[in-house]
Order: sequence, then structure tokens, then C-alpha cells
Amino acid sequence: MPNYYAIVPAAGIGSRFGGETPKQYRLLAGRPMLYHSLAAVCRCPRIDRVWVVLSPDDTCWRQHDWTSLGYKLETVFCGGTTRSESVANGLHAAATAADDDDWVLVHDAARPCLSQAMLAALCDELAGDPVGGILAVPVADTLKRADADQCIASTESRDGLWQAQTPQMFRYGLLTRVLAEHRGCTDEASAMEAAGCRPRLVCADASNLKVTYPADLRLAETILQARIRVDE
Ligand SMILES: Nc1ccn([C@@H]2O[C@H](COP(=O)(O)OP(=O)(O)OP(=O)(O)O)[C@@H](O)[C@H]2O)c(=O)n1
Ligand SMILES: C[C@](O)(CO)[C@H](O)COP(=O)(O)O
Repeated sequence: MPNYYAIVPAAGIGSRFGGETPKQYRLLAGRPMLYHSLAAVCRCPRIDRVWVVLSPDDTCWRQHDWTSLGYKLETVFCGGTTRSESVANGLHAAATAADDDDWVLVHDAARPCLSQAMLAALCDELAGDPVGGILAVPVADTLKRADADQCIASTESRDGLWQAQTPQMFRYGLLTRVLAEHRGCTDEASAMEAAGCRPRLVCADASNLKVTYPADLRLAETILQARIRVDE
């Protein structure tokens, strides 16, 4: 039976979010955003170990207490200049434990609202797959293409379009080889596609949002607070 591991790239600078502190350390429901993203994968009973990939220049990690996340967590200061480089470096760190057929789930530090139900759905639906796949949501809005003056140039079909989320779950050996060859993709699935693989889409929902802009942080806070109230 394959083991399950997680890599959490957390070495970004949050240029679109702005501010002095990288967005993964901004407080959300009383904890750094990164804490919630890590808690989701650390609490998943199927996942054995979790590598959080930080920037070599990170000065924020040691300012917080992460001990309640438990024994599964490994911290590596090997982030790169792009997300794909950070993930590739995290996979390299995981080589001490992972075998080719093991599963690795790559989950953004910037997606703090991942639920256990979505994680379980991803693992269950991909269990027998040779390649893997990702959480994603079908596009629900009408799509407009803009011209140079920010007027509508055309309305585009949304048929068959999905928005990619994380975790993105692939076989460790295949993902490592593919990322070494296809650098600079914005997600692991794009690299897999470039290598000729066919990653599967597992239907998630919009609550697993990525915090990119300040308004997203407020939305994430609302989602997490509502879950805390239900759990109480
Ligand atoms: N060199 C990088 C760039 C990004 N990431 C991580 O990849 C995830 C998704 O990236 P994104 O939301 O785009 O974060 P940033 O790169 O920090 O944001 P921006 O693109 O606005 O600068 C985040 O958890 C981020 O920390 C990373 O580990 N290493
Ligand atoms: C991986 C990702 O979260 C999928 O939506 C996303 O591509 C990463 O961030 P970016 O905003 O695309 O750089």
C-alpha cells in the first residue's frame, strides 16, 4: 500500500497581497494563515509526514508556536524563487522517506480553508489511479475577454473549464521526474500535462479559496469562524 505525504510550499512573498509580512503569516482566526493550511494536512489520518517549505530568508516562522501541529511536521528552509522550484526542493527533502509509488499531496500555504471532507474525497477518488489529479471547481461565471482599454472584447465559452485548486496529488516518483523536466508551471498538474499525463479533476467547492488579495483574507476568516462555531 502506498504511503501519503504532503508538501506545503510557503516561501512566497505575496506581492499581490502586499504589506511587510508575507501573507502566509498574516493572522486568520487568531493564528497565522499557514497554521490553518498545515493543520488541514497534519490532521488528515492518511498523511504520514508533512514538509513545509520556507524561504531561506524566512524570519517569521520562529516568531510563532507550531508545536500543536504535532509530530508529522518537518520544516525545511529550501524555498526557491518560484512556486515550482519550492515544490521541487520540497520533493527532494522528502526523498529520505518517499518511494516512487507513494502519494504526495502538494498544498498551498495560501489555501487555509481546506476541509477534511475535501481531502478525503481527493484521496478516495484517486486511490487506484496510476497518475493522480487535483481538487478543482467547474467555472460558474460568464467569462469575458478584455481589450487593451478594459472594455469587453468577447464573451468566452465556459464549457469544460475548471478552476484548479490544491491539494494536487501525484505519485512521488513521477512528479519528481516531471517537475525536474518542466519548470516554471504555476501548478503541478500543468507540468504533468506537459509531460503527456492526464491528471483527474476531483470536484471541490469554492470554500477552498486561495488568499491572493486582502479581501480574500476576510472571506477566509468568515469561512473558518463559521466552521469553528459548528464544531463548538
Ligand atoms: N517562490 C515561491 C512562490 C510561491 N510559493 C508558495 O506557493 C503558494 C501559491 O502561491 P501564491 O498564492 O501565488 O503566493 P505568492 O507567490 O506568495 O504570491 P504572489 O504571486 O502574489 O507574489 C503559496 O503558498 C506561496 O507561499 C513558494 O513556496 N515559493
Ligand atoms: C496552484 C494554484 O493554487 C492553483 O490554483 C495556483 O496556480 C498557484 O498560484 P498562482 O496564483 O497561479 O501563482
